[in-house]
Amino acid sequence: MTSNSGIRIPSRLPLLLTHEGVLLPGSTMRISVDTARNMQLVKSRLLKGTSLKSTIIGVIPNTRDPEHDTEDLPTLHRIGTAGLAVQVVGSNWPKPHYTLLITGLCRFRVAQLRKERPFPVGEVEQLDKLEQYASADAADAAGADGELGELSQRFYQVAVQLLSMLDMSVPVVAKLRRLLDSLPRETLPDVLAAMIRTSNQEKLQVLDAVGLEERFKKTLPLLTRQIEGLKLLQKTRKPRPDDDKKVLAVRRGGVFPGRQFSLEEDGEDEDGDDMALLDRKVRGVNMPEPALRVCLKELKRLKKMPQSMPEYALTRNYLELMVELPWSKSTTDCLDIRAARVLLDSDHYAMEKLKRRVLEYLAVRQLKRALKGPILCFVGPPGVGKTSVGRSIARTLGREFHRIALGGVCDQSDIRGHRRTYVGSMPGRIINGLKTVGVNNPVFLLDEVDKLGKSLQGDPAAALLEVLDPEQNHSFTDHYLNVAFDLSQVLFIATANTTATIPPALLDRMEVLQVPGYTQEEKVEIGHRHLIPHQLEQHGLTPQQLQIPQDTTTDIISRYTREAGVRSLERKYGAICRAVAVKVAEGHKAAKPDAPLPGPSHAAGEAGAHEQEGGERRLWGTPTWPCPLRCP
Ligand SMILES: Nc1ncnc2c1ncn2[C@@H]1O[C@H](COP(=O)(O)OP(=O)(O)OP(=O)(O)O)[C@@H](O)[C@H]1O
Repeated sequence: MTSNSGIRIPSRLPLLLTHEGVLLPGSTMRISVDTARNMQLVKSRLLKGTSLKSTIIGVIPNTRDPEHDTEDLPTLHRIGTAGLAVQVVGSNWPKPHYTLLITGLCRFRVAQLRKERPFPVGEVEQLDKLEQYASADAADAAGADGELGELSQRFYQVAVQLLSMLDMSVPVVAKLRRLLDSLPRETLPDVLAAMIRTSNQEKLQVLDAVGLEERFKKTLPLLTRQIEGLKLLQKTRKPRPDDDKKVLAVRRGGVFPGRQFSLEEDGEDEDGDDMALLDRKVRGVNMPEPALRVCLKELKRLKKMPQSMPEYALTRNYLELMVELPWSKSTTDCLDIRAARVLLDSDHYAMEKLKRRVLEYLAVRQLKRALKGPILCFVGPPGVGKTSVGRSIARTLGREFHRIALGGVCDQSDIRGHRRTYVGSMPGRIINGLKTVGVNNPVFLLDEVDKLGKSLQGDPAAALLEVLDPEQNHSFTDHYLNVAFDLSQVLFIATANTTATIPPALLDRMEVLQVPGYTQEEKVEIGHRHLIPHQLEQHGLTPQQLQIPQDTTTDIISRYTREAGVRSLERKYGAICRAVAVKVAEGHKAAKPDAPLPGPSHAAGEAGAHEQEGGERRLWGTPTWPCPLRCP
């Protein structure tokens, strides 16, 4: 299809050889120019020229491997596209180069190379007609009878199908959709081949297809391939048919028939509609009306917010916390006083007064379930079992146990949380604890209330007043949540070493139970009933592998520990177990551990009876050891 009518391109064209792709007539391409040859062409032709003619250049795909391209002119591809340089932008960074915006006009064939330096100029033969598409000549193609007519009609239909599948929000797609009917059909193969996903090799084949029939035939399979690819993509993204119904049902406040939504459904949301999932969770956790209202309001804001906004993450975290809190989840109390007595006795030796009071408390709770207070506070020296009694109470009641260490806390937001306007805000320890245990009626052990501090950030003891007051704590408001959470079901137990440093207002809200230190006999009993079996188990030993006689314990207590509680005694047992574990692991039949017993002896008068080595006393193999320990 040669041309001898319509607008003609100059018969001599400067030739721009490019590696960057194939410019097809009817499409626009950005070409970066940095080789000496091409730079010279831009400078002396495009930048210096003043006529329209001077802005037309020939663009020829450079088929030589870019890695091995040299200054010598490569063998020119026989066909190129005459293009109009619409824009030229120069830059010196990172190296001097120009960026050209070129619109393809028509095909040409290089008839003869006129000069090679500083840039090639060729005598060209125009192959496509220009600007006469709407004329009778072009209409011939569209309306042509026979094979070409059919081919062009089929091509048009496939193009319509393809454009209907593409995203209309992309400007070029929308424009092409508008112009499709008015564009001459012979231009469609070039325009569409430039637009769809094709390799440079395929584009080169389209460029080389000078005959219209051949061009239709070359481009049609490319279009069909693109349509198939799009179909496949749509199929893999296809939502499940009942999904929309589900989301709608929930958004309207209803529940999808036949099933309740639970938090465990996370994994099922294959389509990533996590907003709908969050919505479901918010409605499904049965939170009180005011909290639900706040959550729905936040959810509404979240849906309108772009994900890139910093507030998006904050709001999302807030909502995630709200749905995780145990608003209505609780465990059932098992209130059997006899069982409780047995359990307390089996867990702890002695402590009669304390155990009696705990049993009284549990008995009243059995008779009156909604018991408000009192808050028990165990006060005593370290290691007398205050914390472990708290744990036993939780076990007897069948409740979750959570310990909140208050030692050194001097910021009231530790208890009450930070307001959400604060950067890095988070809820306080009470709300965090509830989230951890996942029920609203756990046993909270407020450990070391006597060691609360005070600072410029407020008085944490003051924040605890609201938490511990049974008259107020049904509407405890954490600053982060900003809605009330009912703490009245939580059983608070506090521990302290002394009442002297507990703020009076706080002390006034608690019932103090003194836990005195143990006598030597009690310690021996505790040691043998509880501590030794526990340590043996911790170190993987059996009672047959290590037996510690009572006299030995008495000796350890009087010579190696000086304490009201039994923590040091437990540590000494631990040291013995470790030393025996080494011997057992070495396969000794009857061995005595070599490890020295850490810590000084308090019975200075009897110190001579013990070996002294490196300033440490040996427990094992001493002549005066009252009753040698037995190990295999
Ligand atoms: N009467 C007891 N019967 C059995 N074990 C006990 C008894 N008293 C203390 N223990 C044991 O002593 C260890 C220390 O107890 P715990 O941590 O409860 O002490 P505490 O009074 O809370 O100390 P602190 O004030 O330092 O926190 C635990 O392993 C505990 O089981």
